[in-house]
Amino acid sequence: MSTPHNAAQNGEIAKTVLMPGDPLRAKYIAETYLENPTQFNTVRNMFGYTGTYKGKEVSVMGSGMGMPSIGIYSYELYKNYGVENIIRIGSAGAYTDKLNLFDVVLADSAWSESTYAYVQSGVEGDIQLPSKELNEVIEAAATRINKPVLTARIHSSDVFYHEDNVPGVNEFYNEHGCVCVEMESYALFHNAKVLGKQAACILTISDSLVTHAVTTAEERQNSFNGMMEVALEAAISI
Ligand SMILES: O=P(O)(O)O[C@H]1O[C@H](CO)[C@@H](O)[C@H]1O
Ligand SMILES: O=c1cc[nH]c(=O)[nH]1
Repeated sequence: MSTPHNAAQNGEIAKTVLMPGDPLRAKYIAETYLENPTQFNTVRNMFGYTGTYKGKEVSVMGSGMGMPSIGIYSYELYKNYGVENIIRIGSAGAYTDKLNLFDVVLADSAWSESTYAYVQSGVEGDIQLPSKELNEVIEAAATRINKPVLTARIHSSDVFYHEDNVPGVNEFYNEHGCVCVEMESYALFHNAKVLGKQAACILTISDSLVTHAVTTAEERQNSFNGMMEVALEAAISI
């Protein structure tokens, strides 16, 4: 029972899936943290793996970049594969100098100018919410393994490269209360809600739109270990 985008067969994907945007981050997590990982998807190089972490089954799969992409993969995971929980683990650009590179943010809401929810199911509004229950599990996991997370509102943007004549950091931070920007959570939270499932998002600050500090592409793929460990610890406690 594969889909046009996922070659997995029934039963090959765990109830909880960690979803980085980058499929190579999924590969890194599978190879670094999972016991006995098996690969269930290579279609479009959107790698997906299932293994165990501390003895409990968990999957990890790339989502691609942007809401159309995570919209497809998360919808299929929930609807076709019986997945119950998706924890996005992404990179984000800081909108405040209070956030430093490698700080970890847990989204308590995603603000967006995106039309994703409206086009998908006629839902209006610029905010989508994660699962409260999943967020509590994640916060408890972070405390247990002593990895601090900041719980805050994030911006889910449809655009990575902006011209100067459109709203920027100041408007998103001061008017909408978003501490950082990424590109998928608004759609993920919406899909979870319409399908009666759970979603959350943990982000590592990869760059700052205020100080212009940046991490390298390699660091974004391979070194966001704090966030990965919090997500794995949460996945096995759900
Ligand atoms: O690192 P990932 O999870 O891909 O997340 C962020 O990085 C990408 C942009 O560089 C977008 O997908 C954004 O949401
Ligand atoms: O969407 C994103 C992700 C990381 N950094 C950004 O500036 N934007």
